[in-house]
Amino acid sequence: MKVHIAVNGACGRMGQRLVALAKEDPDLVLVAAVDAATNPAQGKDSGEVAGIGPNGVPIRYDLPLGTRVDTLIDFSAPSGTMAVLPVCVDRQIPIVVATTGHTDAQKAEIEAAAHMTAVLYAPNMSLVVNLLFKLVRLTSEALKGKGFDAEIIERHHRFKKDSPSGTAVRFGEIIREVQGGQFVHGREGIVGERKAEEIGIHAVRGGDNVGEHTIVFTTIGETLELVHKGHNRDSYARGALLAAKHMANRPAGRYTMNDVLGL
Ligand SMILES: NC(=O)C1=CN([C@@H]2O[C@H](COP(=O)(O)OP(=O)(O)OC[C@H]3O[C@@H](n4cnc5c(N)ncnc54)[C@H](OP(=O)(O)O)[C@@H]3O)[C@@H](O)[C@H]2O)C=CC1
Ligand SMILES: O=C(O)C1=N[C@H](C(=O)O)C[C@H](O)C1
Repeated sequence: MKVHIAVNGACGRMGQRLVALAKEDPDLVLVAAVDAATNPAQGKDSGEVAGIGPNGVPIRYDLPLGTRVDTLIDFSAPSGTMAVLPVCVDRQIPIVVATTGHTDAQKAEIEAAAHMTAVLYAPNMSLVVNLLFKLVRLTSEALKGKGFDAEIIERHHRFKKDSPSGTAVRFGEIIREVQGGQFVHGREGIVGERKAEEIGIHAVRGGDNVGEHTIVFTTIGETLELVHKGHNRDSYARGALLAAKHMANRPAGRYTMNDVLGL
């Protein structure tokens, strides 16, 4: 049986790729394409918006009542997640939250929703980025207490609204979970010598970069860099569609991309 998906943020860069790739997948059917009420594409065909020709699913600002939705995928904005989350809870719809940039309070609400419906919340849907999360944990463990400084550099397109990226924050959290320490976001002025416990996070913005993350472990005499470079957005979109299939019909709970990807 096909998995019925809804996309929140359907007019965005990611939403358009989800609409396009879902159409190519024989196991999926797009049943709702949601975007901000203020988006100028409201009412237009979501396939037309995505540049794949009409698919008969109009852009709307809410989830249609009476339509079966097996999983909702959210690539929108923090306000978009918070608008759709209670609807998914009320209707017991599993939700894949791929949006980044939530406040701590919003993150807590998303986590709490997992007591009431199935929630997968991940800053990066790419298979190899999720593998890299594991490699960074392994490296942090191996180098703990051996005098290495950890710094994270992320690069993204000029249109990205949140900073640093959710993925960079997750890399930092992994290092901090293993080694302890505190985040330092960029440096300016006479900041003094670097403290051993600092975990530097640096955001570069420009052009059309779809996402690069470099995790630097450096000491006196040598440096190790772990690097991921996205070439286009489809690795994120394909991961999210896999997640949607994995989440359909799941009971309430907190799910991860490791569950989806078998990592
Ligand atoms: N987890 C992952 O693997 C990835 C996560 N992301 C994250 O996904 C999010 C979207 O990225 P991207 O597609 O590049 O961004 P875009 O800005 O291109 O798209 C976001 C879309 O969401 C819409 N939107 C804004 N507010 C709402 C709302 N309240 N309800 C519904 N829709 C809303 C926007 O409409 P409007 O333009 O009218 O405001 C826009 O169409 C970002 O947080 C990004 O960091 C991105 C790539 C990978
Ligand atoms: O906004 C983006 O483009 C991306 N956002 C995500 C993040 O903030 O980590 C994931 C990916 O890097 C692309």
